[in-house]
Amino acid sequence: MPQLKTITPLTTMSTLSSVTSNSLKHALLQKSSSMGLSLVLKRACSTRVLPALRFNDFSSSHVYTSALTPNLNALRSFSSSTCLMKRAPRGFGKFDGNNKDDQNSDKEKRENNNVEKDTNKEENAEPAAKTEAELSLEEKIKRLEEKRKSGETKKSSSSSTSSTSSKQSKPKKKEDDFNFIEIKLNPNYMVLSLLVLYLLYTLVADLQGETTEITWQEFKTQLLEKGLVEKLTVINKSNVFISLRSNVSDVQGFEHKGGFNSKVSYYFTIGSIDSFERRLDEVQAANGVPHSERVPVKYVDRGSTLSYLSGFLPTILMVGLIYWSTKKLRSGAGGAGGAGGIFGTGKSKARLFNQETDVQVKFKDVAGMDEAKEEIMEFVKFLKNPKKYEKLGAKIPRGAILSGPPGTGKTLLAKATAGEAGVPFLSVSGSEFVEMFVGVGASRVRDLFKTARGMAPSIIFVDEIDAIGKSRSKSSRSGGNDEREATLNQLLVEMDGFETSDQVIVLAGTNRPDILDKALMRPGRFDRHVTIDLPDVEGRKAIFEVHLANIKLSPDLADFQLSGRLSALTPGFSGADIANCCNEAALIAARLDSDFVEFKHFEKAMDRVIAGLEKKSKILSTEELRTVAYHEAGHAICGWYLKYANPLLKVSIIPHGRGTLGYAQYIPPDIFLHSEEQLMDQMAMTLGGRVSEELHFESVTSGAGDDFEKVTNIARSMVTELGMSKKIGYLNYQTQKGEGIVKPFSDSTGRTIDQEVERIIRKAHTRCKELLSSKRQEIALVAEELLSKEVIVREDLIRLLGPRPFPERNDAFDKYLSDVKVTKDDKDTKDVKQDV
Ligand SMILES: Nc1ncnc2c1ncn2[C@@H]1O[C@H](COP(=O)(O)OP(=O)(O)OP(=O)(O)O)[C@@H](O)[C@H]1O
Repeated sequence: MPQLKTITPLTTMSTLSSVTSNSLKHALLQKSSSMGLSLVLKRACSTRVLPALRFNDFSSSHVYTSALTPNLNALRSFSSSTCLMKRAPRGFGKFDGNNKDDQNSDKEKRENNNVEKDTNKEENAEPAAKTEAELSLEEKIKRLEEKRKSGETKKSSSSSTSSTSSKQSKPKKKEDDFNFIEIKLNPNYMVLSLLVLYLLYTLVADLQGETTEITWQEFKTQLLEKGLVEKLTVINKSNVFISLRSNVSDVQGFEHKGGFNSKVSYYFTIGSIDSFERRLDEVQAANGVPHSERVPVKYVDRGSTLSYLSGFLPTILMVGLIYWSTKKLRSGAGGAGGAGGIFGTGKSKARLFNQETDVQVKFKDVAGMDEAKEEIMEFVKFLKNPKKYEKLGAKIPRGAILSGPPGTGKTLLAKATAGEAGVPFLSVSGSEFVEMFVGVGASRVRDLFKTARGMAPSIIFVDEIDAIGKSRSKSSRSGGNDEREATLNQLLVEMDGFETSDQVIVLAGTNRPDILDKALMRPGRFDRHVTIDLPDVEGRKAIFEVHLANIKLSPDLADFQLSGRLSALTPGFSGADIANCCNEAALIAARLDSDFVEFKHFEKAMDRVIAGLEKKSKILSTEELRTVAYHEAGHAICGWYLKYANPLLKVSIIPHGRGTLGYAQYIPPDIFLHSEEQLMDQMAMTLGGRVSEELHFESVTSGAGDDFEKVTNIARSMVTELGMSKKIGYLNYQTQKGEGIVKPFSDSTGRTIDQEVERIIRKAHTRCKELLSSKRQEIALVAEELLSKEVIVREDLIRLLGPRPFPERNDAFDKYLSDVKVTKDDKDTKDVKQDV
């Protein structure tokens, strides 16, 4: 809609800012309605900042103002009305004065009315020059402006208000201010305006053409029988338009109400063509009109121009859209170095972290992983002092892949690298390169590197790089993905392409380094491969220390070795789990209106991180609770009395989220080599739950499904990978990861593998059954304790069963948990001396 462009804020017109927006809105809305511009003005008024108005771009309005010519007076009255309100001495929308000046308002109105009168006088004074309609818009506006000026001159001479005199003292500035009418001739707008006007015209003509309906009787008696009809046009088989003879104006006697008018076209409606033709023939025959002279009838099918055009509208829109998107795509994704693309898809979605504001992370915030930090430190040194390396001819590695399980701090390490080096950090996820449009991924890679080079020295961090960096050969086997490959190729090119002097370092994080393309990993691209494992107990302690620093701890925990104790209690936790655990503890403390975070809050938080939210609504029946208790007691007893099994840390039979009816936490030893005996013990312990059920109940339950999966996996690995089956021997029948289900062995070998797996599991089962049969009493003790307390910890087992008959293999466990105060819940606090 071209009108929308006619009012735009003009910041240079500071004078208008003195007008309160409400009064302005009011004035605009009132007056604009008379101009048919309410939409425009509402829009202008709705903008919060409305420092000024200007009617510009009359190129587009040039055409339609001619249609609005009768409204010029309204335009003028709009202007003068706003003047009345705000004492605007000149021009449309230009206001001056102060609306606080209410006392003077009547006076002002009078003055302005005088101005109006003067204006009208002057208008009348020069009729000879040109009529109002003949004036061009510019001339009208100019004239109006002159009138306003003369009005102001009069007003200022008669008025002694200071504001007026101050205006007079700065005539030059005001002259400059009058710049809010601009006339630009934009051919596009002109064509568009013409088109719109034409459409409007045809619509109006269609709808409002001056036609009058008459009856058949009137037609017959007053026109047809008098021979006044030249021809008839039947439109759309329903309306008959009458064309009268040219000399018809001389004929008197047409008595249609409203009288005869040669400018009006008359028509009547018919029921059907057949009856119309018949009756027409009958009348003419009755009047003796020979066949050759009878009134000709023409048949026309006509829809309105608008409905005719609307049929084409979807096609036009479609073609337009295709044309536009093709143009955009060509200028964007496909273009060299192109960014943008359709809807800006070719632009990299990387988030920029500014070193001064956002990247506040330093190496000290990254706990543990000292080796990884050391590897990465070299990049920082290079970015800080590149000359030192270049001088000796050394080329700095282009990038490093940080691999490891989720939440181990890969992103954090990359951020800390940027924080230490004090350079911009561009972070993007591998999946953000992937889009439904072809070529967009590659375009985004180009854009990312272009941006990074623009702000070099800088660091790019691509998280989850496996989304684009997956090995090409492997993916092509499963159908391939050209778009992803194109993105990867572009990444390879960009990494190869930039010079060491570019000082752009690429770090990438992944959980699956094994599936990455070899080309990515070769020297010259990601030269360094930094593996970040789950933290060990000391690593966890260090991470806890980082996160505990922000938490308001209870003073009782001062010499509690809190971080060490928590680290011993959280085997298998990643850095993210630890951060989450500390945060959860603080949240729990806040929920319980505690002033400090205490150890019991951490215990609850650990439960929550491990097993999910406690489900108070999930109530098990007594029988189910007994089954769960004896199941868990079976595991616990095995863990206690089997030398290589993991001793129990905590077991709970409170249902938690994630579908668990209870959970048990065991302490894994810090060992890196597993003997056959250890694996057999672990399997026996895993089967302990089911065996206990077998021994204590008539029927077994579905609760051991997860245990069987673990046992099967261990046994299968022993047979197919670890050479622990004499029948299979020293062969590796492991199914390749990421290859789908491909069995690298014959059917008969497969049968032998199955037999061996079964044999090993049976052996573990027998071992477990023998043990638990001899420990029925202990199982009952533990199970009943569990039933009464719902949660038991290691110290309870020591109390019930005595110390474990084997030395602990987990040093940290001895170090942090051997002599400490244990709290299990709010009421139950006791000192437990562990004697290992
Ligand atoms: N070593 C650590 N020291 C301190 N905090 C850590 C450490 N490792 C992880 N964290 C915490 O865990 C959060 C998540 O870590 P981060 O996002 O770096 O993990 P990630 O390895 O990149 O995970 P993903 O592979 O899922 O992307 C960090 O914001 C931080 O609070």
